[in-house]
Amino acid sequence: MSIAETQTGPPAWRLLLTYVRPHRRALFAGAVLSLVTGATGLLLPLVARELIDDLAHDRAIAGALLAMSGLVVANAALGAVGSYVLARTAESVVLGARRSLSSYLLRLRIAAVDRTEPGDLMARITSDTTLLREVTTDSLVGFGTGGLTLLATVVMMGLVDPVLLGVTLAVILGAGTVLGLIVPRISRASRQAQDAVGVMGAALERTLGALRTVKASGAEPREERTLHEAAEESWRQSIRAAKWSAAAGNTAGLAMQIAFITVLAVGGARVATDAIDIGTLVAFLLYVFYLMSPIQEVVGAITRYQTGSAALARIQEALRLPAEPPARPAELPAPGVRPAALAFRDVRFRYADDLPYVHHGVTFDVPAQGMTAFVGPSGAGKTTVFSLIERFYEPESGDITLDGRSLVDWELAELRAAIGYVEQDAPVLSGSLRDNLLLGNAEADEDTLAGVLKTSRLDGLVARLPHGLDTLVGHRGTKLSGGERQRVAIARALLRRPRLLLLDEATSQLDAVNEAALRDTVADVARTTTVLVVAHRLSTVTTADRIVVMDAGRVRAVGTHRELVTSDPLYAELAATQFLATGG
Ligand SMILES: Nc1ncnc2c1ncn2[C@@H]1O[C@H](COP(=O)(O)OP(=O)(O)OP(=O)(O)O)[C@@H](O)[C@H]1O
Repeated sequence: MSIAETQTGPPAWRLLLTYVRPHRRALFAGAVLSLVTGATGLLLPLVARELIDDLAHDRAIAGALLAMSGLVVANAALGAVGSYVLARTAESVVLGARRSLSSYLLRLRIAAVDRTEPGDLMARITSDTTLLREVTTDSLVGFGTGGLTLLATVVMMGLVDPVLLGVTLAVILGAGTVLGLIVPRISRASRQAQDAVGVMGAALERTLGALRTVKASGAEPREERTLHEAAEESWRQSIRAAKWSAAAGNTAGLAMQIAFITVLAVGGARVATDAIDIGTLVAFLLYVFYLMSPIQEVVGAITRYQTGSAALARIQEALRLPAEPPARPAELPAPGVRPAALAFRDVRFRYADDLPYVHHGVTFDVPAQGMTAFVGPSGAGKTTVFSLIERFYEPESGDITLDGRSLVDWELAELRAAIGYVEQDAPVLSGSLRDNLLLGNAEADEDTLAGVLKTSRLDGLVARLPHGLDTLVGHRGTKLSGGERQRVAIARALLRRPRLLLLDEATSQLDAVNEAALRDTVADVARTTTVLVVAHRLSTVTTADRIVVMDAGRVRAVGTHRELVTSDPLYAELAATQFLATGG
């Protein structure tokens, strides 16, 4: 299932209001300022009429000139303040959307992340939220203030001459009908343009995430093509949206020109028949002129709203992905706290309804303390055991207990605080070595840190590095060797003082010295905590207190290395081939 296929939600304008509600006061202030700016503009024609009247009757025009100058200055000053307040509010709306979206994405269930492209999610946080800026000020406020100014101008026109108003409205109605046909096309094209930006984000993430492999495979031209195709699709759709937006803007402009000419013709005839005087016609024409700006504003608001609502829909789709409930961070276990006991009872699990079962009734017990190794052929479901313990996924049936308490009865944060997890590919995040080590326990003091660096054999590396712990490790830790990354991941997990340590052993080799050191470290840790290892080395299984042999989603034997070598043919074969092959 792609993210775009999730069910539809409330209409865009309702969503927009939820983002705007926290800033309603500032938005209201900005709207009032815009209105007052509009009102100062509206008074100008009336003063102009006075001025013409004064001239016609040989009266002094200084007063009218002064009033006009005052209105022009007030118009400019209020307009500037109003624009600033609105732009600031729009930025605050974007900030709010980015904060809520990024918080939500951090809580996404792993199963939901499996189904989405991180690059697309990134585009939703960066590019789509940016589009909210326009929709807030230009669209919402533009629609409100433009609409009100439009209404006020129409009322004033009605007061000046209802006949000419009728002529103007007839022209505007015709333009409105044309606009009604154009607007949905802008909406569709905008949505497709933003989707293409998402596709491009996903393609970029895929390429940059494996740039070494792409280069080594000579796949640059193909990756380039994919990126260019996505960029071109976004361009094509944006051009389509721009074409329809331009058509909408020009329709409004054209309508105003037609109105101007028609009013001039009809008004001229009315002046000729003495139905109105020349001052009234000039005032009315000035109003037609003033109508231009709010009409452009409303049409612009409607067209931009189409782009904004497309972005809002994409943001909302991300916010509908399944997520874990919000939780406060839990305390890490106190030093010396007792190790955890774990049990799987007839656990059945598959990654999705349309995928085969990975666990077909897995049952085993792990008592508190000591080391338990999981072995089995590739794809047997060993790593999945760890994913279920961390509750990255929920089993379909059966029960998993920690300290006799079902995992579902644990607060998620409390459960994870009890566990240290070292993934097979030992991810290291960009930033400093210290940032990476303290990721799971930001409060660890320098002594504890030094102790863990020693046990994980990182002290030598830190001493060698020019900036020690503050050395930057590069994107995904590319400045570290594979073995160093593994040791960083182990040190990070140990700093959490876990009651249960999950160690997915890397299949790649460490050098003999470091491997022996790490084995001693893990054996040491197993004396005070419960350690589960997905084992790929003979040296690991021979030191384990018990070994769980898994095959095709089932536990087929449990015992020590000595027992299993004689009692379980699969284990004997693995011990003789796979483990030895990986350097045990
Ligand atoms: N996120 C996922 N979505 C769908 N299927 C998955 C996912 N992760 C693993 N699988 C599938 O589940 C099965 C078990 O995977 P698992 O990683 O638990 O095996 P493993 O025993 O740890 O293998 P290895 O020793 O090769 O690491 C595999 O067939 C794998 O393709």
